[in-house]
Amino acid sequence: MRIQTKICGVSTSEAVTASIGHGAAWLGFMMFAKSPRYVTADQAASLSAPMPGHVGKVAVLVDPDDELVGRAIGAGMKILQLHGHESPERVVALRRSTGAEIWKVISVRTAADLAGAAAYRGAADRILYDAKTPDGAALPGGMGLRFDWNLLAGFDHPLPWALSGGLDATSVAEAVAISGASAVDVSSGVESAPGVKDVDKIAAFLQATGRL
Ligand SMILES: O=C(O)c1ccccc1NCC(=O)[C@H](O)[C@H](O)COP(=O)(O)O
Repeated sequence: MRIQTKICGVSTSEAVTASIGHGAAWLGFMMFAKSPRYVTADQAASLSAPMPGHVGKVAVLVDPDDELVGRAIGAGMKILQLHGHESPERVVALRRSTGAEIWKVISVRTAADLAGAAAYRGAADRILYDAKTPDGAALPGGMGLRFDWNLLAGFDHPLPWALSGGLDATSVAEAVAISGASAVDVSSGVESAPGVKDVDKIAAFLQATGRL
């Protein structure tokens, strides 16, 4: 079974085209203004317009207010990836009000962090495990940091899930083998500089997941 792959933080049509051409399952559009990958709702709409229906359009949001959620949905996003401190109740409300699929990010540094996932059973559609960034970091994700993939081995997952955090074309096979992931997400690992996607790295990453 091919590992499903999300290329996150795409902001150019070249990155969109390369990701789709090499088999990405989802593309993430970063709608958090402090991110080097930030795109406006209008940019997300025009970048994602040519995407075929089988490739999921994901808005990446951090504690969004209803107005921003509305702009993401208006831009055609079908999945909301919530990367902040959104409670299970907020997730339920957003799922109900938008009809979108919801991915809740669980930031992981230690085994204790995984316990937070269970609260989203019945609320979210998928958990995205990502590396917890350092206290005081500018961003809650997209920093190329890893966590210990062994933490996920044998874990009783409450929902479908994906692995994220510090992956690249050379590490993803080991990450999948250790964690048991069937879906992965990458951002920095397919960039030449923060926010600058590299089409050759996108191709290499998707070829690597395609071999698994
Ligand atoms: O990528 C960002 O700039 C970002 C900013 C704020 C919240 C989330 C962000 N990224 C979310 C993602 O899904 C990334 O792909 C994920 O954190 C993994 O990033 P990386 O370790 O760089 O591959």
